[in-house]
Amino acid sequence: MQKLELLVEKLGEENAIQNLVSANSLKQVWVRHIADSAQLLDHVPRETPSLFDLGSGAGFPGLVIAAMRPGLRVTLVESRKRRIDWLERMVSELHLDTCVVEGRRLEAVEGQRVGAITARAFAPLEKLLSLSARFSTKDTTWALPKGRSAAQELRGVSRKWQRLFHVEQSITDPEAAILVGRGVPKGKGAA
Ligand SMILES: C[S@@+](CC[C@H](N)C(=O)[O-])C[C@H]1O[C@@H](n2cnc3c(N)ncnc32)[C@H](O)[C@@H]1O
Repeated sequence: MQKLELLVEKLGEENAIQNLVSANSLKQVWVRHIADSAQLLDHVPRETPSLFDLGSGAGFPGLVIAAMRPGLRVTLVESRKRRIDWLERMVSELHLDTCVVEGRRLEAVEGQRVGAITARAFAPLEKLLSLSARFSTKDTTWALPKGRSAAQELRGVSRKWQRLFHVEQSITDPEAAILVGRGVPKGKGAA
């Protein structure tokens, strides 16, 4: 909780310098950003060794996940310089010892097997899956908050991907949902 409180305090300060989150959402920061991120952990098995958060931006959900599950190796993938600097500062100030920042485009990140993948407001589902399939194996868990468009986006991808996912209700927004999945279609990714 101390780490999350510090994150909230620092986010308020940094948002006056760079536009990390909307000013409106900052008024309800605990629900809109902290709890919204934390709820993803309900879908990530305890024994998961590593997690990639794609397009971490202000650090959601990645920083919250790293603060709440010490021991999980969390990689925050972010391409924008000022956001990379912010994320690196937070990793250091919150003492997130098993969290690292990959400060580059996801397309340039070296292929590797990842236990779980999260991404909030990163890319449309089809693009997200095609960019990140190479990090997944049959054991990879996906937890993708997708707002109101979740079910519709899932219907828009090929059946081989649809089969891996189901829709979970968000606990922070009655109109939002999370796409939760496991695995990777045969012939794709590292598996
Ligand atoms: C809309 S923001 C969402 C940030 C955060 N996940 C959140 O929900 O608050 C999307 C972020 O993804 C980053 N991004 C977009 N495309 C990327 C790519 N190909 N590789 C790495 N980061 C990317 C952007 O720089 C931006 O910070």
